[in-house]
Amino acid sequence: MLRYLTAGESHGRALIATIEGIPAGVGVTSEDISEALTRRRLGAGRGARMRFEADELTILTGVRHGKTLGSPIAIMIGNTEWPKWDQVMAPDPVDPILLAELARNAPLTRPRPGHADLAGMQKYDFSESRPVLERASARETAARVAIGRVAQNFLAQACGITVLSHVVELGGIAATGDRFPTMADLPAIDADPVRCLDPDASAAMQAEIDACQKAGDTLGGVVEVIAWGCPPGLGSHSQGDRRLDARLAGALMGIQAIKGVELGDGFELARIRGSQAHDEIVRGGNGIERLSQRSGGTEGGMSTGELVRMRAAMKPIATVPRALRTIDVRTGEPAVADHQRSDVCAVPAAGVVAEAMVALVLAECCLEKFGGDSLGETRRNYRGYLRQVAERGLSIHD
Ligand SMILES: Cc1cc2nc3c(=O)[nH]c(=O)nc-3n(C[C@H](O)[C@H](O)[C@H](O)COP(=O)(O)O)c2cc1C
Ligand SMILES: C=C(O[C@@H]1CC(C(=O)O)=C[C@@H](OP(=O)(O)O)[C@H]1O)C(=O)O
Repeated sequence: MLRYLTAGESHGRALIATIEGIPAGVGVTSEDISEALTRRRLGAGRGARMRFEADELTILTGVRHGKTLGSPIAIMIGNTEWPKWDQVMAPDPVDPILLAELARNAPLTRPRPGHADLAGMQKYDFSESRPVLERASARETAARVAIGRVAQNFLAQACGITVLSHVVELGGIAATGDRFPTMADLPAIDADPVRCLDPDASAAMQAEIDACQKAGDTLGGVVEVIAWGCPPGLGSHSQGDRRLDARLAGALMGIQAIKGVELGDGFELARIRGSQAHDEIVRGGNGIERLSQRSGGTEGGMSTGELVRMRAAMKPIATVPRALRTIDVRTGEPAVADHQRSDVCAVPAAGVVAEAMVALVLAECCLEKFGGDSLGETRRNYRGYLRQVAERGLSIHD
């Protein structure tokens, strides 16, 4: 069983992620995880904080000499800005006079529409939003990206599964393209300021981010995640919460600001006839083939052996510089929402987070299907399963 948790506040000393259930012998280094963390920080539209703050990575447990031990892995991502926040975020009581002064100078009592501020203050009985926004902040996604990279290494090494993402829409500008990107495209995607493969759309998206920044506004968009190399049979039709599509959608919706998810052609399938909607099955020279890729690589809650493809829609950043109407909770009077600084757009970063979440779900499903306490055992079981499928004449084409 794979399980994981993150802990930590946006301006706290560090984020912590733990993951348990990754077999022994998976190659993982600090360099791998740092690379993933760097990718999450990049992208046009990110705010000032991405420039002056750094992630300080420490693998605390569960990895020795570049290989997992099969024991729980704990990863710490220290925040280089912590010294500036050690009073505001101190775990132990601090001088009450200082605290009162802080609250007077920077009261966060004007909850931002679209963020967790108001609902969190209501739910947890706080008179300002600091204690809510600290955990609601998507800084937490750094911790998920760190363990997501461990999951990605496991998937690649155990079953040859690779996961990538790209931006397909931003600020209403859609990318065009007639093929699904492969891992060979990833360097070009990562080199693009908005992680988009279509150069014309990318230029228009960047211009829209600039225009939006000048206008004091924010943007959202859509990322697509693709997993290559999934064998048929991950997930199960037998219970709703075991369905691969349900688990992928839940994991993506669990990312801050994601408001919609579709598998394959998703909502478009609801608009067309059945004769046009499904991926017909034929026998090719190399095994079973599909004549189209509309389902997103799942049928009946199980992977089909085709590429697994999904999209996640991110709403615009909630901290709008040209601040939105709200109330001041101290007085109940109309006010404009709290704003200090923020990203204009974090869609490229959300793609990297989405890759991590998809990798965590697929790793969980692979471990359910193939088990194994060591990488070698998982691989043996995986290959045995592929042999079984082949013996029935049901292999998927290469
Ligand atoms: C990578 C990333 C960066 C984000 N940066 C900001 C930001 O700078 N300012 C902001 O208000 N929201 C930002 N958000 C979005 C908030 O975290 C999110 O709107 C908030 O948690 C409420 O969203 P929800 O309604 O989906 O929970 C970011 C989200 C992600 C995924
Ligand atoms: C720090 C990160 O993202 C933060 C996510 C975030 C939010 O509200 O989600 C708000 C911003 O922080 P602040 O309000 O302090 O400027 C982002 O910078 C990060 O991704 O590492």
